[in-house]
Amino acid sequence: MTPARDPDATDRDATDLDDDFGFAEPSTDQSFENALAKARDGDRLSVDDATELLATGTDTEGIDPVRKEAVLELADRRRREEVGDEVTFVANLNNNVTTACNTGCLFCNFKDSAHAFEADSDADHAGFTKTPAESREIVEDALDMGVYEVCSVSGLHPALALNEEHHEILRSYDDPESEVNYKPPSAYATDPGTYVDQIEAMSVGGIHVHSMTPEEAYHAARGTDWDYETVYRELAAAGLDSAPGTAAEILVDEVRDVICPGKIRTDDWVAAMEGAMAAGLDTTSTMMYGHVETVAHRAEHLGVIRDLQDRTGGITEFVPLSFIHQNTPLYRHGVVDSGPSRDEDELVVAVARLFLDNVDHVQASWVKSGDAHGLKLLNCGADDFMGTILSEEITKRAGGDYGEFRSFDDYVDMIAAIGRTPVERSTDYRTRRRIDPDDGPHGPRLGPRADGTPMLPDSSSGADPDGESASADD
Ligand SMILES: C[S@@+](CC[C@H](N)C(=O)[O-])C[C@H]1O[C@@H](n2cnc3c(N)ncnc32)[C@H](O)[C@@H]1O
Ligand SMILES: Nc1c(NC[C@H](O)[C@H](O)[C@H](O)CO)[nH]c(=O)[nH]c1=O
Ligand SMILES: N[C@@H](Cc1ccc(O)cc1)C(=O)O
Ligand code: SF4
Repeated sequence: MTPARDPDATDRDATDLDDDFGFAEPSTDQSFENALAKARDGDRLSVDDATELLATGTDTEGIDPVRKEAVLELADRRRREEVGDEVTFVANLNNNVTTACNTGCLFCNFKDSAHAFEADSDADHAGFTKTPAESREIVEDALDMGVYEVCSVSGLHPALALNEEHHEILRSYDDPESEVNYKPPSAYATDPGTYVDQIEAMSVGGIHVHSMTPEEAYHAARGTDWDYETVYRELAAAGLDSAPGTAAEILVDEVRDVICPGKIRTDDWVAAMEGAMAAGLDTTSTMMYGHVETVAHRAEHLGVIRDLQDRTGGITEFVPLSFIHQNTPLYRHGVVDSGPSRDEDELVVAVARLFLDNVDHVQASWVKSGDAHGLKLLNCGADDFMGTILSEEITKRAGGDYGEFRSFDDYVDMIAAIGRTPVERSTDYRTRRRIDPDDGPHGPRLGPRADGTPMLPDSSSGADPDGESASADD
């Protein structure tokens, strides 16, 4: 077995590292039992309730296994009442446009210093930048395989601008590099085009384009007075269909100050999400947890998402992102000694299900957790199992080792094995197709060019041609 994380990490409690950052020790006026009773009665939970459930009581050290099971059981029951026994997944691909980024987030090993991408640089790097034409070709190939969605998140390449007008504005600064993180495309070996060019290139053949995180939207507006709605409207006109709610990390500024001081703050992230929804786009929501934060920070983060959803209603799902630590600056510099334990993964999914009473879907991730633990998370409150993705760079570069592709047959076998119903979904969950496990072999049918033929990853896509190999033993 090639574990994606240190098996010894299972005993770690998220509160172990509190003192290092001056974060307050989690404690509330609420009791675990009372919070559990509220969850059982279906009452709306407070942030303090969520803190107690995530900690299995702030009055005791570590995670109490009996209390944990009580939380998971309630969440599993709530999932069944709210969304039934279906487990959804989407036929999608990831297309990261560039790994060039100078933002310097300490949890991220996806990015490469943008200087290495300059035309006159002889620095070695393992990164890439794709032209719009290359992005289109990758999406076209995936469409032919039956794919429905392209999920595209990228580094904040200094030459990326929203459109030509944005290039002009950025060029007009006295010192564009230091004032607005801008260098012209001519400085680089490969020109990524503009954000509008990339979205137009990927918006082909009726595919659903899921792209432009709040951080990318900030980059697409830097140095201008454009608001987020204006930026997202321009992108929607170019073919953008929905926006990923990554860049959320932990939506508490004292945590962002430690792990991503170069990123937008919580208020700005919320403003970007509101801008996307005002422009008519659906969004997803995420939380990347298990690094320096406490359970109280996780609870506060869930509060930010629930408030946002109360105001907008445009969040289709919550995607917990379990921190993958091995190759990251946070781990290499000794700031953390692991990612979250499996107990913590289970509690995050369960408390998300119980607390986020206005978000229908909670995702389990085989990329982050592997197949076996991903299936376990589907019994802790989750009802979605991601997508076929074909290639994965973010988790892989951070040290994750659970592969980059799952076929429809893999999905059907896994979901049927836990007694649930496999369902192919659209990105927005509005279109679904129940799959009969006995009627294989299985392939996508919702994609614009899908005819039910089983998907095989193209070896040139960078995907593991034998997606099972990475997970066969987990
Ligand atoms: C790599 S960024 C790419 C998009 C864009 N640069 C941004 O930050 O929004 C996308 C997301 O990947 C997630 N991510 C990055 N490194 C990770 C890691 N080591 N473990 C888990 N998730 C990670 C973070 O939540 C991050 O917001
Ligand atoms: N959880 C991860 C995802 N999830 C994205 C989904 O596959 C899909 O794009 C979304 O549900 C919208 O339909 N993607 C990754 O690349 N890595 C993950 O860990
Ligand atoms: N989960 C995000 C997309 C995403 C998540 C994690 C990643 O590492 C990359 C992309 C979404 O569905 O909106
Ligand atoms: S998370 Fe995004 S913004 Fe931060 S360093 Fe990685 S690619 Fe850049």
